[in-house]
Amino acid sequence: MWSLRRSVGAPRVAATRLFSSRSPYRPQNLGMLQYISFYQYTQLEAASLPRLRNQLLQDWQGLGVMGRVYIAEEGINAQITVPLSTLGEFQAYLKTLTWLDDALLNLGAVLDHNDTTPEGKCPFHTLHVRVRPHLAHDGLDKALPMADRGQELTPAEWHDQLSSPTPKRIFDCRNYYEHDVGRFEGAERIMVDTFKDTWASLDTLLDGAPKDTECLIYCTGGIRCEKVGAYLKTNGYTNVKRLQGGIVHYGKYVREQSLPSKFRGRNFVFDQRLSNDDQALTDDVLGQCYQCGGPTNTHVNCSNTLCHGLILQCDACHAALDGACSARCQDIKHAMEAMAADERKAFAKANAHAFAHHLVPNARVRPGNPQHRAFSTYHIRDATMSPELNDYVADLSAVPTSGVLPAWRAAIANDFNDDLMQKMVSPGQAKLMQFLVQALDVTSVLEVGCFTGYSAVAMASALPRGRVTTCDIDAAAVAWTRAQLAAHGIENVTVEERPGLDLIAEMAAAKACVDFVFVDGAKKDYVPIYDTLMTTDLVTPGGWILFDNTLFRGQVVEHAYGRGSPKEKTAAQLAAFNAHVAADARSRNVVLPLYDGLTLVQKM
Ligand SMILES: C[S@@+](CC[C@H](N)C(=O)[O-])C[C@H]1O[C@@H](n2cnc3c(N)ncnc32)[C@H](O)[C@@H]1O
Repeated sequence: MWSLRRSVGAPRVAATRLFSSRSPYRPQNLGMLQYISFYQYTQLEAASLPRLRNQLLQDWQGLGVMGRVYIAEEGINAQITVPLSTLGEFQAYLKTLTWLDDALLNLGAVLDHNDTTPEGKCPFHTLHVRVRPHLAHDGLDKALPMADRGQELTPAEWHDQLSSPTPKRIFDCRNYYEHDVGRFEGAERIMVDTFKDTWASLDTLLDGAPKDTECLIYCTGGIRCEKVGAYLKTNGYTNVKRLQGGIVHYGKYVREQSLPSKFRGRNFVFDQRLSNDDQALTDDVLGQCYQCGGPTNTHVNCSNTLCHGLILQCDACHAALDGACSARCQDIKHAMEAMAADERKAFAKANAHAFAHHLVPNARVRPGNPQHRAFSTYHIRDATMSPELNDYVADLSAVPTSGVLPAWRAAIANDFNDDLMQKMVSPGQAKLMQFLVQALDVTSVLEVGCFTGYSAVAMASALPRGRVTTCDIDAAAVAWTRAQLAAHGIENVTVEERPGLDLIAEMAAAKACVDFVFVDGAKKDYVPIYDTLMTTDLVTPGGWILFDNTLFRGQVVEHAYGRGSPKEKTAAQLAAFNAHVAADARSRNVVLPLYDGLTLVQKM
């Protein structure tokens, strides 16, 4: 619950004092400005957010505040500038917001509103207060319990902790483009496009680590690592420590104390200053130019306005490409500049789709460039699709089937926990597979990796005259599936308890024949399974094989170019598998960026 209570004597803010409320809010000549950032996780009432938004907008405009403020049911996050002339009033105003008690005000640089130089200019021109579903969009199905977020360390404690010789893991909870230009020594990057990708990445990095591993976590201002702290604590890690106020706070501390910074390079900030010199904690240039690989810490947005992708670019490449991220974007930029306004508008409309995947600040994946940053711009994991969107995809895909699948899924949901449910293909992917087996006129399916039979039953229910043979090495899953098949009266699915490779060899030896194989078992077996299917007659020429998880959360790209973490064994295996199939003349294949990546192979 929040309340916008003003105590007696608190400032009454005249909304028109520093600007005219009739004109658009774009104040001029505010003099010297204090850069401030703060956030707080707190419980705000959803229904009251629009009123709170209007109130803050009006009152803060009255004080000459500019910047970006997000409010959500989970709290507030603000990056703003406040004129020094009204700073006292602004701070008094914050004290009247009873729900903001714990907020830590990060006072940043003092800026001159009249300064127009790239180094000194004000990052904001107006004030936006926006109601958002989340402060930091975590993409998780359930809200994280925020009561225990790990131990908060002051910058001084953090500095000491980093100096101590005790073994520790340091996690940079920011995106790759932030990590590229500055980081604490020894910090591990959580390789993500967006915050939502953090969880899978963390799970991989901590796979097998003892639960009492000392985990030191940090981000720019502290907001993201509060959620990461809550996630780690929820997952049983007992020794979680996070940097209070983030790099911003730490930078201020080491400057004030004249200490050597343990954060090297620049702190990337999400405003017009990007990672310019204001944010440098040390002189280290850690970034590499996206084009030539030379050292640079300069982030730029591609000058092709349709692209706008974020890259690191050195001055020479910036001049050579006119600030574009590629020769193609440079051509488009020039072509658009030569167009009349109407023509340019029509061109932009017609071509915007070609850049629709430039959803986030990014550097393009460029396989020819050894310095490329590899990452996934597509949110291909089911986990990143909301349950509603997943249901929508399934509901809006119409394939005639026996209709048993929802009851089958309900039975699984009844007997297995949410984590285990994640092992199954999603309802949307099940629909795709049903569509495929019908469209490809399949009569006989082999599946490797049955688990609870969801994908097997999905295909079988779409093939009334077809048959599905599936297998698993997990005796309990096989027993459960067999019992359910009997209970549901499903007769066209057979479950074998044995490794997929053994079953394939046996079926081939018995001169059996299938026209569709779905492979969803252990990823280390993908290459031998593929090779066995190519060398035996179990699948005849023209037959189909569908491999699941072949993009593995996008991690395969890093491994394809030798830059992946050795801890990501599965991604490395899948990258090797993808390369193996692509180079093999015995089949043709297409890699589909759907769900966790699907590779459809046709035997030649
Ligand atoms: C991702 S789950 C399969 C999910 C299932 N296809 C679905 O969508 O409902 C992977 C399954 O493969 C099984 N598995 C692992 N190695 C295997 C192997 N060598 N042969 C057969 N199954 C295997 C695991 O026991 C696990 O149950």
